[in-house]
Amino acid sequence: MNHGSAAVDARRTATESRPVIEARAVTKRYGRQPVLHDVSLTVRRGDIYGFLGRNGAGKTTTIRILLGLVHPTSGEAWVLGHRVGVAPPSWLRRVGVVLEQPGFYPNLTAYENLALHARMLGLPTARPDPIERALATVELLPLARRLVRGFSQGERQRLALARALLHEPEILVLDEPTNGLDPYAIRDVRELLRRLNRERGVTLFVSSHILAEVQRLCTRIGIIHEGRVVEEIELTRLHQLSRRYLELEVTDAPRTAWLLENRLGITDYQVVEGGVVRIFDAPEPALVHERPEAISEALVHGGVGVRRLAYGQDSLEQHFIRLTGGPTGSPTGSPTGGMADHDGAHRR
Ligand SMILES: Nc1ncnc2c1ncn2[C@@H]1O[C@H](COP(=O)(O)OP(=O)(O)OP(=O)(O)O)[C@@H](O)[C@H]1O
Repeated sequence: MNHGSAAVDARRTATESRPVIEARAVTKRYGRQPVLHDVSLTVRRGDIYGFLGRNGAGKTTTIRILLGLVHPTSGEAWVLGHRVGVAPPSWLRRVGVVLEQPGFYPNLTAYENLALHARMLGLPTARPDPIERALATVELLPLARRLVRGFSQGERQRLALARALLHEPEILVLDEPTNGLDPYAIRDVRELLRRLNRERGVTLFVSSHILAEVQRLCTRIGIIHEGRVVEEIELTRLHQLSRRYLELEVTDAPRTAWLLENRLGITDYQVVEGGVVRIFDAPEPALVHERPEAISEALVHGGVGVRRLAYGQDSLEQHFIRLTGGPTGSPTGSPTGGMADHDGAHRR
């Protein structure tokens, strides 16, 4: 047995499970105006982290603090194990950034724009050419010699990504990367980001106000509302939240839980407030999805009154709206961004 390599593996695992981006109780005020309150978030290596919030929620401010572009009023930001604003910013070389509305020199070609940036970064002129490689990654190589002036918004966005990828960063931070793009361009950007994560192991931090977009792309989601992170959640957990369930309003929730587990072998359920129990699945799924009366009978038999029985599905949109306080404005973004509110016998 090779103890040395086991130790290295253990060390590597410990390093990899450490957050690569972290905000600890970050607060920001502009003058007297509070913008961020006690924001804490954690991004791990390999995550595609969606930072979701309505317009003005504080996404850009948080991103600027994480990148050291703005100082927090209090709290700490950490990137790749370095305290932002305290450690020398050498870690920035390991981070690629696409901020909103990226600027380019319109009268230079795509290649020339990236060449300027490469020179600023002090990238060595090497073979294979890193500029061509970055352009190829975003499928812009055929437009390399075209003036940026004539680029569509989608092409500009991909060029911004190419620029962020020039130095092959470990982390990409993107502020609303699909803003203003049509559904096809949005899909292209999404697939590109997914590929970067899967094939090159790039950790992604992506802000968005479009719920469906975040749900399609991200593995972990932080929801910010009025300057507070109201939830951080894994996508798998969100899927659970949007599952179809059988909802029962009962006279005795604790006894219902006992009967479900001990008489029916059902463990995939949730007790909600007010004597409401949601059953997601059972060892015999038909029991939940086709024969709910059998459950009701078993409960009545066990001494529990069943006041109401209905199917429901807590869509992600409902969940988000609940957390961020109502459907005013555009919480889910474009028409393509809204999620279906399914049959929803149960609505709050
Ligand atoms: N430099 C500044 N001075 C004063 N207030 C600011 C400044 N920058 C941002 N704000 C305020 O902070 C709040 C959060 O802005 P921020 O840009 O972080 O939100 P956002 O979630 O990125 O919004 P959007 O999705 O519209 O870009 C807003 O109310 C904004 O007006």
